[in-house]
Amino acid sequence: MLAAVMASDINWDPALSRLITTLKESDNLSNDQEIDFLKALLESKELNALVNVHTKVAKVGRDERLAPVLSTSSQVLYEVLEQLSQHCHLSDDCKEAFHLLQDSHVQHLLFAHDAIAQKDFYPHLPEVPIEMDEDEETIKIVQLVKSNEPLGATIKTDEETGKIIIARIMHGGAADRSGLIHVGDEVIEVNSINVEGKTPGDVLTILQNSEGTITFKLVPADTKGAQRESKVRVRAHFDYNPDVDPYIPCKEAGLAFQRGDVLHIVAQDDAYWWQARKDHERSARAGLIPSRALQERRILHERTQRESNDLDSKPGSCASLCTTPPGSPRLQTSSSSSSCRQPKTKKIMYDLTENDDFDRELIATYEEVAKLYPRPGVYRPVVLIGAPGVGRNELRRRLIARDPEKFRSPVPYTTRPMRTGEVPGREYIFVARDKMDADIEAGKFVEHGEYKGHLYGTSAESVKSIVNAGCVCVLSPHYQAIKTLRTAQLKPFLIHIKPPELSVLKATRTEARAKSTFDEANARSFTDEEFEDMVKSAERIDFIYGHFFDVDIVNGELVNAFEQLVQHVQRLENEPLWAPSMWVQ
Ligand SMILES: Nc1ncnc2c1ncn2[C@@H]1O[C@H](COP(=O)(O)OP(=O)(O)OP(=O)(O)O)[C@@H](O)[C@H]1O
Repeated sequence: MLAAVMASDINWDPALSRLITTLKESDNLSNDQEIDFLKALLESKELNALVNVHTKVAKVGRDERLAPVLSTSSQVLYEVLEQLSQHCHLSDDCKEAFHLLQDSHVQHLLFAHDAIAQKDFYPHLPEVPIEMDEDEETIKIVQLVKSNEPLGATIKTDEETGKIIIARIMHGGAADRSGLIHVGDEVIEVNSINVEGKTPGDVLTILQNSEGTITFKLVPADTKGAQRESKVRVRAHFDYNPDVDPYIPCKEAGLAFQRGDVLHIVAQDDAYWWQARKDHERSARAGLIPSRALQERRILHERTQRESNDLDSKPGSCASLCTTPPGSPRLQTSSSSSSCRQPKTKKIMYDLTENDDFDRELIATYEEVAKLYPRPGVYRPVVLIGAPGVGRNELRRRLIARDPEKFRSPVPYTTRPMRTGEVPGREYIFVARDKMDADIEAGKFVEHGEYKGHLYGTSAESVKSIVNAGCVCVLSPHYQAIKTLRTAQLKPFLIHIKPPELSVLKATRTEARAKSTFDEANARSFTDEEFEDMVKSAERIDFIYGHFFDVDIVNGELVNAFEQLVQHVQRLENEPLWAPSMWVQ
């Protein structure tokens, strides 16, 4: 009798009891050692306890009141931190909440919550080495209720077998949330219609014509495609519109974005199509975007095509000048070009043989980013970049005048002789030519140039000493300095000071009786040509370096532009902001 064998003080699982009874009945059929082993295992208290736990957990899991409200609570945490950080100065409660939520225990608790909510707890068991009958297939029937929301899955024809299979499951979409459909599952029937020999387009038509509950008959894939969302965030360096992309496997599944958008990459398992959502749209279904590799190939392909077109249409023209897309400002390296003119009165001149084309040659696709939290008393340098004459020095001067104790600019180095009335270290730090040449060679200057035979420059060390003194270092270098400034050591906040449209540019400068920075004596107004050059130059800077800027400020009305600058500087001090992930480690 079963009760005689099994301990009576234990609450035996009914399914286990049934199994043991069945085994006992088969006793007379076989005395196999394996059956004895199985019996001992099934009668063990440990297994029974485990099964009981499983039954209880499964019962709790079915209770809808306990379903997770969302599976991305750690993302919410970051957003709350972001909000709180802006108000820390307002109340001690805010400050306390901010510090509490930064605690690694709280953060790991939420990570664990998300892992459970995303069902990332199933054990990954090795394949059972059972010889299966080749013809035997497990079929699963999946029923989903059709709503306005897309299914969030794409299908394709398997190249080898010609069968319709699930190609992708979009993270957070209806199919993903159901947990019933996986990548690689073979579709046999949709609403009792056999899809054998049909194209993905045919299947789509069946789905579109279906109402209410849709029933799929599927052969499960060997491996489950469900994967935990990655935490990678990238800043896009190009615009993307799936509607005009001829290569995307499913336009409806695409995600449109613009240069500068921060994207949460939730899956990178496909070599060509990543799944992503805009960072602030955390509950949205993920969409398809080109992977880095695909986008790089595409850019290279477009360049090659343009180059060959240009060579075809203009025999003898230089291929390296054809790297800009049609309609983009043409990069010029000739010093006689009006749009490349450098200010005549500037102390720091740049070597124009250093070709801007080179910078754009780098293929800008995605840059991995992470939130850089402000550190009390340590401020990131504020760097104002812009077309010559646009007003970056004016804005820098105003910021320093607002609080000279807090905002400071480094004293430049020069090899020119000191003039009467000058004090070493006040106007300039005077150094010997040999020394400055060697330091430039050693990469110690964030910017440098030559004017009338003398070197001028700003050293990285001066920037660092301002930062270490707890001040905000404000710089307004030539735009080519971006390359040397944008490092993990300096972590600059780059602002593009842009001119407003031409008519506003002329009107504001004329009204303010602004003096042209192209005039050696700084005595006359800007000419129309100089205004036009400013606009063209700004477009060129945007084209070459646009993806590096944290923000843009249009310098139309000076008061407004300055107000924006002050606001950005305040955000920099109080808010976590996206920065290259390398800077955050
Ligand atoms: N928004 C504005 N409205 C009116 N005048 C302005 C505005 N911004 C700047 N200016 C004036 O334009 C002139 C040039 O500005 P500024 O010296 O700041 O240019 P810059 O960008 O530093 O150029 P450069 O690199 O050639 O020195 C100055 O006389 C300045 O007062």
